[in-house]
Amino acid sequence: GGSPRAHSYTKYNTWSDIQNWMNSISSSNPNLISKQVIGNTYEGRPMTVLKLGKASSSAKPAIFMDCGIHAREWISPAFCQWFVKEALSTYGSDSQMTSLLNQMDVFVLPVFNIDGYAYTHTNNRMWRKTRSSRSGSSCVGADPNRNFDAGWCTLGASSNPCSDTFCGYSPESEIEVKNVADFIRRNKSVIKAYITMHSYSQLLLFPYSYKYGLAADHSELLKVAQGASAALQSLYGTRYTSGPGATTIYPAAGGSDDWAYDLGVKYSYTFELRDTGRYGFLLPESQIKPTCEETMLAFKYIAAYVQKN
Ligand SMILES: O=C(O)[C@H](Cc1ccccc1)CC(O)(O)C[N+](=O)[O-]
Ligand SMILES: [Zn+2]
Repeated sequence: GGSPRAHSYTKYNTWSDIQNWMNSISSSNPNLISKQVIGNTYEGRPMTVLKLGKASSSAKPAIFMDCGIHAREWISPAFCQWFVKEALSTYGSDSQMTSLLNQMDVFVLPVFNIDGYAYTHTNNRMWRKTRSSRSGSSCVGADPNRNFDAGWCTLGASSNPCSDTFCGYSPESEIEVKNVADFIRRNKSVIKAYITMHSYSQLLLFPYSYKYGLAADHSELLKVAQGASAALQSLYGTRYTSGPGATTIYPAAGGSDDWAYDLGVKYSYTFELRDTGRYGFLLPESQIKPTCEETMLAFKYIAAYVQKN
């Protein structure tokens, strides 16, 4: 772990290695990358956002991407690490990445649910939630993707603290969710797109999940999602389905994408990365590289569209 050169982008890294990598890569190129801690997790780990983009004295329009909101979805943080490496290594040579980082900033939160991610490495590979606990409850954690203030706990979520889709005791009761929501609210005037990486199912979802009604921007969001899915499929033939969350996977309230969209971030997407169930959350490390390469094409498609609109 540690120095960007020694860091493996084709293995599932521990939180400790990711933290060391973030510290070294964010000081490797001060013109293109910086880091900021947006708050601590329940167990006190620093939630670290990497800001990529040509340093500018004035605020630039931005994209916000988070990975690892669900602890067991290991391919997600792997993609955020891959993205940062690709952005820094192709800036100056890849014309689209160069244009993107010159004109926009990309905020990357490589691990949203750090406590849960660490717990999947030490105790329970299939853990999903945060690791918060409250006196009087025998069960730990809430589902951070049910804890956002978007139709909170109305459907597709549970008010049972022992459920894997426990919505929490109130919207943003999970400190990790509050830290991210506060950051996005602070920067909402510049954030044009919100992208959150999950696995698995090979889906490109957009609002709404908390209701069956179509979003005001449904046709545009669908058009961009279909273009991004086609770009992704062009590399290895991996097939994605695009659509609103409620009808494409299942109805579920409290999701981060619905919350960002209702805040005014129009281009709000949830990726469900590989695969479709053969390995599920346990995607082999041999698939990290192809998954990240194809997903880069989808991200760049969306980013290019956002840049132009
Ligand atoms: O249940 C979830 O939070 C996501 C689906 C989703 C995505 C966006 C908003 C609400 C729900 C599915 C997943 O990534 O957790 C994968 N899974 O449950 O297997
Ligand atoms: Zn998930």
